[in-house]
Amino acid sequence: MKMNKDSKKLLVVEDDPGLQKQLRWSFDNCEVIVASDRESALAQVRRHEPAVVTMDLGLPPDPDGASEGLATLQQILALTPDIKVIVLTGNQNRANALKAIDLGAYDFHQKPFDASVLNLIVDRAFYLHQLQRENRKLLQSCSASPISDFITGDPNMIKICQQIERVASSDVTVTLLGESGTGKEVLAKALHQLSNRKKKRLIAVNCAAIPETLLEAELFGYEKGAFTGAAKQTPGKIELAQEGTFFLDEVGDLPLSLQAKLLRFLQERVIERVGGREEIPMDVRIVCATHRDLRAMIGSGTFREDLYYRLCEISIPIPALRDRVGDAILLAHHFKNQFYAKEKRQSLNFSQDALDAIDSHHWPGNVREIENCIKRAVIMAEGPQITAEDLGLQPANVSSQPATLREARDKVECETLVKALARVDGNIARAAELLGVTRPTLYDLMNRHGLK
Ligand SMILES: Nc1ncnc2c1ncn2[C@@H]1O[C@H](COP(=O)(O)OP(=O)(O)OP(=O)(O)O)[C@@H](O)[C@H]1O
Repeated sequence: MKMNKDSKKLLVVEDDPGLQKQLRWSFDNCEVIVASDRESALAQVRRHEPAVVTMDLGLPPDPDGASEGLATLQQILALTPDIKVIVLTGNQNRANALKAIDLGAYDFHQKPFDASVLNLIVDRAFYLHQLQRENRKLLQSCSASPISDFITGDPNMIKICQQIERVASSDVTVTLLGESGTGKEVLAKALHQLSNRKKKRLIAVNCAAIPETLLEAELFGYEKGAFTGAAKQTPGKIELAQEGTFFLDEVGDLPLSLQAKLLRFLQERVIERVGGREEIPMDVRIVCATHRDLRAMIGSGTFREDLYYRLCEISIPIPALRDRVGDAILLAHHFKNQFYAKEKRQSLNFSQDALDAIDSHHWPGNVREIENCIKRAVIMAEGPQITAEDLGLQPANVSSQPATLREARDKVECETLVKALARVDGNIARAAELLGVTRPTLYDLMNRHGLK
């Protein structure tokens, strides 16, 4: 990764004019900006947004201590959490150097400084900063989800989000099928938000959370005196969703007795309150969700087939998190950023073993599990890094860090050669033909991959 001098801005925070000059001369491959106290350092950070800072901890008014330096460090990091600060300390000052690292400094170097070593450290810091920036760009472009608060980069899931976008504006009944914690509720809300009904209400009822005896009154409402305790006329949840969207969550848990009543409502678009005679015409859009296998339930006689077809005018299967490529890490970054902003922590990143562990974990609880796991880790992590241990996850056996593109290509190339050679029983001319290369090229390739 080559960067030109102009793109490498280094801020030198140093109060001694002699050292300032010396440091300026030491870095001839970057643009050096200087500051001699906290105030000017912060002003320069705001103005130039340098990627790397070298900083003397002994700044005025505390040139012999480290209090001013550490305070400056904290403010710089609060302003730009990604900045790489290298702390310069006196020989006796190891404790303060470690304190600085604990606060989020990138590295430290002892005075009197060694220009060539310091240059190496600074270069590495620029490199890391650049990598992190590119990584973030990549993450942003990966998250191509058309539904703004639904994070995904998985091509299959993106297609599903696009389907949801498309059906949102129509009035068809949509049923979202998927494991618990896959985001069905988020998607149901998106269906409402993206529809023409968004100015009206979205009312949700979770069939699994309400006892069977109360569910009918909850859904359809009741008249005064309909049953003991029915003190006044009360509209049901469906009625409250008039002109809006009604979300029936865990519809697979709806008891058979109510399935008939729901079917009637879906067919005739009227409701009758419990104990009432009046038919109330309804204009609502219905969205359902369930983690149950409704077809299997039809087979076992616990779900009505006619209701199934009414509900699943369009059914959308939502894949489990483990089936979405790359999403676990994308979501981990998303939740980490969300929670760490709330916790007001300085700077917090995942260690390599944490990323490997996230990638290889099975996530049986899907997005909800990852959300809780990251929330806990942000609170538990002691330093500027979240480790696999903070996540409470098993470290991965093998690093799942992506191979370079070259490694990936090499692997596929080698496998293709082996397969082609096997298919033609080692006949070079025919293998070359099959692979669409000349014989000399094939020999070269075989040599490169050590194939005989
Ligand atoms: N792709 C996503 N991006 C960001 N947050 C998500 C995503 N998917 C789910 N979440 C969050 O994960 C949690 C669980 O999602 P949600 O409640 O929508 O799942 P569900 O499928 O309805 O689960 P259940 O069937 O158990 O009710 C919520 O806090 C939700 O905000």
